[in-house]
Amino acid sequence: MKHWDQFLIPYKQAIDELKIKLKGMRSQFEQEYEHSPIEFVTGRVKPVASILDKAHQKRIPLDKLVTEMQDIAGLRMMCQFVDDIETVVKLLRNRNDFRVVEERNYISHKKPSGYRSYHVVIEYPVQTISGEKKILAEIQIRTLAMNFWATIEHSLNYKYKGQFPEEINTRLERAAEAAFRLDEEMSQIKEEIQEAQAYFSKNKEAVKKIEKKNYQ
Ligand SMILES: Nc1nc2c(ncn2[C@@H]2O[C@H](COP(=O)(O)OP(=O)(O)OP(=O)(O)O)[C@@H](O)[C@H]2O)c(=O)[nH]1
Ligand SMILES: Nc1ncnc2c1ncn2[C@@H]1O[C@H](COP(=O)(O)OP(=O)(O)OP(=O)(O)O)[C@@H](O)[C@H]1O
Repeated sequence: MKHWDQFLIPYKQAIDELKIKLKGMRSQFEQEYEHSPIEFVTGRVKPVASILDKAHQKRIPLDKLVTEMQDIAGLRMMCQFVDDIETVVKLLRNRNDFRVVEERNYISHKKPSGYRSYHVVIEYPVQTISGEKKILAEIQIRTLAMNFWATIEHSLNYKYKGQFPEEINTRLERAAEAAFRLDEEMSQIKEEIQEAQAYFSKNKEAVKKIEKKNYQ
């Protein structure tokens, strides 16, 4: 087995386990309440080329990756509303299957790029055949609007390598402002949206029951 495959085994396992756990939080909310603060969850192990690039840029020696690179295992939790983010962060702090080691609030302090998101770095114990290995994982918690903006900006960044032409830069700034206003507008009508969603999901259940009955 190649060195990198072996190094990444606990990170892959952590992502698989954490995706199940965080998606489980969403299912539990859906069962017990009408609204879940978690819309969807994604996760990835950082590509090796990206690990090497970042190690080079940040001057992290390769034998210090485990303690100094926080996002080799990365997860994202998407929320509908800005105040769902705090609910999710509190739930993460209260869990006892991992330990929160750092929090970065890029919502109250957005980045100069316009990036908004809440980052929680956790220390997660992975059980391996050679014993327990503690790894770091970064959980990004953001609204759908924040995620839309960050995804687009990330692709453009990839294309232009951070050197955006003036027009793209201006448009990205305007888009960041529009995403911020969208979040604000949606928060203002949160109750109406949730009532409509609860009505929709109840009706969906009723339709499912009728369909099931007709099918039997
Ligand atoms: N699209 C986008 N994503 C960002 C931006 N800033 C941070 N991120 C995301 O957040 C991750 C970690 O960011 P930070 O909390 O700033 O971590 P850091 O170690 O201080 O800085 P990085 O070198 O960017 O990892 C990045 O790997 C990206 O996934 C941004 O300006 N645009
Ligand atoms: N915490 C995360 N959860 C889920 N997906 C992520 C997370 N962080 C990054 N990704 C996604 O993983 C892919 C590869 O990301 P990569 O690590 O190369 O970029 P990055 O996040 O910009 O990292 P860097 O800090 O090195 O610039 C991208 O599509 C990115 O959006």
